[in-house]
Parts: sequence; C-alpha cells; structure tokens
Amino acid sequence: MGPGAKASRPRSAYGQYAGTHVRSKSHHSTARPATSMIRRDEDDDDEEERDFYDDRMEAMERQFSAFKEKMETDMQKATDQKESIQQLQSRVTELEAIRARLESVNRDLETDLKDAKSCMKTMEMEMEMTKRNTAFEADDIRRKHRNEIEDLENKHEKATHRWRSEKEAAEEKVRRNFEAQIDKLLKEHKEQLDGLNAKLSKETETERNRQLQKEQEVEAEYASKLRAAGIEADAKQRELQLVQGDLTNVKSELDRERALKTALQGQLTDATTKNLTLESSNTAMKEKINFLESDSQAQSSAYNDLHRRMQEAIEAAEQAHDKLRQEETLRRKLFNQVQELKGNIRVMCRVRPAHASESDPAKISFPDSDTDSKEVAIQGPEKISATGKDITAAYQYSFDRVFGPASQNLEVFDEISQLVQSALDGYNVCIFCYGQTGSGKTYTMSSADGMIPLATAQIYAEAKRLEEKGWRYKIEGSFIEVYNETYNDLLGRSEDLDKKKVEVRHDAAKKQTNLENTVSIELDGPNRVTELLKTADKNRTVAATKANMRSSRSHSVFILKLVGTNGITGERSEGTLNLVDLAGSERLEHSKVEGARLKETQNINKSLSCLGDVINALGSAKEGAHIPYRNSKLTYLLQYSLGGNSKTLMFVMVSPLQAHLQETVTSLKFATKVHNTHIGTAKKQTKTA
Ligand SMILES: Nc1ncnc2c1ncn2[C@@H]1O[C@H](COP(=O)(O)OP(=O)(O)OP(=O)(O)O)[C@@H](O)[C@H]1O
Repeated sequence: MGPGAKASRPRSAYGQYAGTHVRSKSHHSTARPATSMIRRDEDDDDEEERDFYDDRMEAMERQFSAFKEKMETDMQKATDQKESIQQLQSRVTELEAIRARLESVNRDLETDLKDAKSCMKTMEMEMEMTKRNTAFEADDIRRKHRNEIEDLENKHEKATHRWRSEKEAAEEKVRRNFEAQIDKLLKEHKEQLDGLNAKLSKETETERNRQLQKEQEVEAEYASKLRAAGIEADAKQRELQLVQGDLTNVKSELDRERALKTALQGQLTDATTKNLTLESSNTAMKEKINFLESDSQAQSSAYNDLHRRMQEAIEAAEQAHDKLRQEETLRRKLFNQVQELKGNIRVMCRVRPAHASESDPAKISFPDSDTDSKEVAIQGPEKISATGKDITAAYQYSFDRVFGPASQNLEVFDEISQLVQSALDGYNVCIFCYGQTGSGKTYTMSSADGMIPLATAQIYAEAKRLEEKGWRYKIEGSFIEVYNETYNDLLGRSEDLDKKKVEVRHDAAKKQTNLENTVSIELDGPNRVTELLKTADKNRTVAATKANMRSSRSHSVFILKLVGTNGITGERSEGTLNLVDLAGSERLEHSKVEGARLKETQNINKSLSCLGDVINALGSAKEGAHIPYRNSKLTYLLQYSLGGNSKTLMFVMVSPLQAHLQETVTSLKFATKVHNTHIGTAKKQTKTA
C-alpha cells in the first residue's frame, strides 16, 4: 500500500485495537536531525508509516493468535465431534446388529405364529371332527340304550308271559291239590261221620238196652217187692209202713231212675242233634263239593267261552289288519293328493341366529310369525334422499314356511317329514339347501340333529311300523360329492378322492339313476347311518386338506334308495330321497380370483345357475320338452329327482348379518323365482307284482 492511500484509509477498521495500542516501536525510533524541516517531515511520515505497519502487524499478530486460538478450539471441538461421531457410528452399528437380530427373531416369531395358526386350524378341525364324532357316538349310545331298553322290554314281556303261564300252572296245580284235599277231607269226614253214626247208634242201642234192662230190673224188683208186700200185707200190717217207706224209697229211686232216663234221653237227643248237625255240615260239605264241582264246570265252560271269543277276536283282528292294509293304501293315495295340492316344489327359508362374536346384525323381521310364518322382511341400509326423505329400501318375501333364528332343527324336520314319508311311499324326493357360505346349510343338513340323521331315523321307524302291514324295506345309502364338475365317492377310500372315476348312468325306461364305481351301503340298522356319515365326514376332511374351504366349494348329495315290497298285497315301491348340501352361492367375481380358485368359482356359478335353469325349464316347459339336465354334473345326477317324477324342497338359508345383506337379497330373489315355479304332478314308482 502506498503512502498516498494513508489519508483515506479508514482507521476505524483497526479502531478496535486503537485504545489498546502500545507504541513501543515508535519510541524506539532514532532521533531526527532538526536542521531540515522537509527531512523531518519525511521522517515523521516514515515513522507514522512504520507505526502504522507496526500497529497493523500487532493487530495481525493478535488476530492471528486469536484465529489460532479459535482454530485450536475448533480443532479440539472437531476432534471431540469426530470422537462422538465415531461413538455414534459404533452405536449405530450396534443398533443395526440388534435390529438385524430382532428382525430374524421377528421372522422366527412370524413363522412360529404361522405354524401356530395352522396348528390351531388343524386343532379346530380336529375339534370339529371330535365334536361331530362325539355327537355321533352320543347318538350311538342313545340308540344302543334304546335298543337295550327294547331288549329289556322284550325280556320283561317274555318274563311276564312266562310268569303268567307259571302262575296259571301253579294256580291249576293249587286248584287240583285243593280239590284232592277236599276229596280227601270229604272222604275222611264221611268216614268219621259213618264211624260217629255207627258209634252213636251203638251207644244209643247199648244205652237203650241198659235202660230197658234197668227198667225191667226195676219193674221186676218192684213187682217182686209188690208181690212180697202184697203177700206179706196182710201178714205184716206193721210192716206196711216199712214197706210204704221202702216204697217211698223205691219211688224216689224210681224217680231218680226216671230222671236218669230223662237225662239219658236228653243225652240221646243231644247225640241226635249232634248227629243232625254233623249231617247238616256233611250236607253243607257235599253242597260245597257240588258247588266246587259245578264251579270247575263253569270255569271250563268260561274257558271254552273265552277260547271262542279269542278266536272271534283273532278273526276280527285279521279283518282289522286287512282293513288297515286297505286304509294304508288309501292313506298313501290321500297323502300324495295332499302333497300334490301343496305343490311339487316347495321353498322354505331359514334365518340362522347370530353368533356371540358377530356384531352388526341386519334388520330382518318376520311379520306373520304369530300366524302362518310364511313371510320374511328385510330392510336395506338407511338412506336419506337429497330432499331429506327416508328412502331406505325394504324387501318382503313370502315362502311356504319361514323359520326364524330361534327355530330348532327338529321343528324344521317336522315340515319335511311328510316328504320323507313320500320317499317311503315310492316317490323321488329332493331336498336341497341353498345359500351363501356360513348361512347354515351344513348345520341344517348334517349336524347331529340335522335333516340326514332325523330323516333316516324316521325311515327306520316308519319301515318298522309298516312291517305289520306286510311291507319289507331295503334301504341303501350313497354319498356323492360334486367338486369342480367331477363326482367323488364320499364312502370310498380317501386315497381314491379326485382319482377314481365315478359314473352316473340313467335308466330312462325305469326312470332310475345308477351309480358306478361307488360304495353303496345297505342300511339294515340305524347305527349303519352313523357309520356312513362318519366315513363321509372323514373323506370330506381329507378333501378339505387338499383344497382349502373345499366343503364350501363343493356340493354333497346324500342318496337313500328305498325299495319296499308288500308280501300280502303284492305291491312294490321304489323311492329315492336326496339330501343336498349345495356349495356356497355367493357370486365371486372372476376377475378377483385366479388359478384353481377361478376354476372352482366358474364351476360353482355354472352348476348353481344350471340348477336355476332346470327348475325354470321344468316350470315353463310342456310335457316332453327339453330340460337342460346335462349342462352340469349336479343337475345330471339329480335328473330323476328334479321335475315331473319327484317332489322338491329348497331351503334358502340366510345369514343374519348386515355385511351379508346383498347376498341375502340375491338368495331370496332366486328362492322367490323357484317358489313361483309350478312343476308337473309327481308319479309314484309303484308296481304290482
Ligand atoms: N340354526 C342354527 N343355530 C345355531 N347355529 C347355527 C345355525 N345355523 C348355522 N349355525 C352355525 O353357523 C356356522 C355356519 O354354519 P354352516 O357351516 O352350517 O354354514 P354353511 O352354509 O354350511 O357354510 P359352508 O358353505 O361353508 O359349508 C356354524 O358355526 C354353525 O354351527
């Protein structure tokens, strides 16, 4: 910097140092010659300049040391920060390691959770199975008890019968003994009586003789005494008084004798009375014997009468049986007429109860539950229009019968028991449950007190009752699953599921369906049904592990073939009872599923819509018109159980939840369509041999 710039240089830039400035260098300056003013001025300028530079240097040094100090402090700080960064980095590394460890633990836990969940699922399934098995076992035990009670009752009846015949034999024996005893007693009594009579007459005779002898002796004595007295009267006057005294004595003795005689006569009278009493008791005894003899005659005549009346009763019973048989035939005819009047396709609706865990129930009401129980009303979600009006949609449906959430399976069965009776009478009957997954189809059909166990129990009881009317029934059961448009035998080996080809053949002439490659079990006792259901359930469980939710995605058809023959009237009837648990009816959108699930969904939608088509065609078609049974495996299997020659009942099952409202309305609409269908008259499969 030049000296010229000095005047304009702002010192204020260094002003901060000005107050503290120590001019040590300026004092150190050499003395200037006082002779030359110019030179002195120049020296002054130099000095000033030097001062200035000194000041600057000092300031710079101070700045430098301050800067150095600051640098050192900053360096220190930087070192500290580096250290703390390093510490933080090592902490971060530690935390990273912990996080990695925790993540792996988390992954392990998730795997465990998954395992536990699948374990829980398996356990739930096992529990369900155990529950069902327990229910079936309870049924077994109940039936076993019932059989045991029947056995005991039979035994009791036999024992009573034996006891009665033993009692009769014992009575007969006692009667005979009694008669023999009476005979013996009478004999003894007669002998006694004869002995007594003989003894009495002998005693009487002896006594009479003794009296007579005594009288004669007394008379002889008296006569001799009289004679002696008469002879001696004259001679012995004085002796007269003695004799008179003697006479008095004799008289008194005579009186005594007479009294004795009277006493003896009294005794004789007594003996005669006794004899008479004995004779009268003898007569009474004889009368009694006669009475007893006449009683046994009366008894044998009563027996003959009874025998005759029994024969008459047997004949009357035979006639009554004949009449009963005729009435049974008439009953079947009338029963069928009633069924026809009710229509050959009936629709009933059942709303299941909500579980404790289910909230948000739909608004479902039963307007005529106190009277006919045929209506169900559903209210849609609440909506208010732009003008503020309540425009909540309300739907009302009417069916042959509506069951509310409180209804029990037994109550439901009451309504279908007539159709089960029809199957025994030779009709083809098809009862199916329709509704979305979880709406209660399986509960209604296959639970321990569901339609399948109750229907088979009724069939057994009814078949037994009809035995006395000459009917003998052969009952055969099969259980078929329709999954992905293929048939599976639920009574076959579980290894054969989805492998063994089950064939369905129709005999158009006999209007019968025959299954090939399937196991059909002859149900010769109620326990066999339980076994059958257990096998089917086991196979369904195996199938469920192959495809999740398979039971909801497949149709199951329980088929009972009932062939009855009447040995007396020569009648024969062949009926079939089909109990169908349909796959869940909810319409899954194809776009939302893929792969195996898509195929399942397509097949379910196809078979359910085919069922609707078949019912629709049956309702509208003329005789002989084409019915599209072949369009799905389900309708093909049920060909002869849907339509002209059969009676059909559809249960539309309804979930009580608001979340399922849309599906509920769809199901109820479908059911209404079916309800409005009128199918032709059913024909009974009866032949006369
Ligand atoms: N009437 C009822 N009373 C009591 N519980 C019922 C009733 N109906 C159904 N449930 C219960 O509701 C649940 C679903 O019923 P269920 O399994 O029968 O439905 P689903 O329609 O057969 O379903 P999926 O199509 O999956 O087979 C089950 O836990 C069942 O026990």
